[in-house]
Amino acid sequence: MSKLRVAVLGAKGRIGSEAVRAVGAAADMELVAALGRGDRLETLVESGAQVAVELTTPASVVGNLDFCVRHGIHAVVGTTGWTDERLAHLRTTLEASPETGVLIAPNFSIGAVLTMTFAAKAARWFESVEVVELHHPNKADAPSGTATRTAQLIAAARAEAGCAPQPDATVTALEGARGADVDGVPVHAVRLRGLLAHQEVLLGGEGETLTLRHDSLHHSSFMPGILLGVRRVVDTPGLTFGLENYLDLG
Ligand SMILES: NC(=O)C1=CN([C@@H]2O[C@H](COP(=O)(O)OP(=O)(O)OC[C@H]3O[C@@H](n4cnc5c(N)ncnc54)[C@H](OP(=O)(O)O)[C@@H]3O)[C@@H](O)[C@H]2O)C=CC1
Ligand SMILES: O=C(O)C1=N[C@H](C(=O)O)C[C@H](O)C1
Repeated sequence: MSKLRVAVLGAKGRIGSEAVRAVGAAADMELVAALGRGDRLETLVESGAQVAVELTTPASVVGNLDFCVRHGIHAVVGTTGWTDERLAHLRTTLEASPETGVLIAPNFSIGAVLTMTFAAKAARWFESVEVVELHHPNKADAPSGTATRTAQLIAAARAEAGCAPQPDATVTALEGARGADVDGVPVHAVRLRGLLAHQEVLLGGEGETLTLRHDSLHHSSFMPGILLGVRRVVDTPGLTFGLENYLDLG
């Protein structure tokens, strides 16, 4: 069987360099290009890449994906910064290339995906829910893509179940003290040397709390999800948002 021809964008970055190693070590894949900032995107076409793994920055990702989709190159995207407007633009771009698949995964680690799923399941049963994400201090964006997605899933589950707004008697607060409001769910971002990527979902009800915590201790935690994404995206046209859609979680 022929190997999947894979390129990595953001190949010198923290996660991109790990992805270069993981793709290079996968028996069913061939690393055909490893691009950094300033490298020509045409290399993707010249190298015959079938899938581009996009791990750059929110400022670069949209342009990179436009190029990939226009050239029929499937994409597995970990880069953060996705707004409704950006997703609408991507969907429009994909309409002109209906065979092409794009997976955007706010988090490639299986544990983080499960945490999001469990949090969404639990959210309707508790009066209060807050999200705390904790990352290394070199991270450019806050809150994390994972925390934003977690809060959105929680909010959607609560809305569907008809939950009342969360209790919160705060009248005066220093700006930021109650975190960022993501669809009514407070999200708090910690940046601390020594950390990599961590998240807690705190749920509170009458006389009880439930804490869901996930820790990524090394960038290797994201690799099985990236490799799974590469294998599945070639047979999954259109936009898929969230690795959970590839995990058959039931
Ligand atoms: N979904 C997931 O599971 C994960 C997602 N991420 C996300 O991935 C992104 C990257 O994170 P991280 O590796 O920590 O960040 P880094 O800053 O370490 O890496 C980003 C790399 O992309 C390069 N780059 C910037 N623009 C381009 C471009 N147009 N073409 C090619 N390369 C480019 C940067 O170059 P230069 O340094 O010169 O700017 C840098 O080497 C972030 O959005 C992060 O949140 C991270 C971990 C897991
Ligand atoms: O920048 C990071 O490191 C990470 N970014 C992603 C995010 O913003 O959710 C995924 C993970 O948390 C690591």
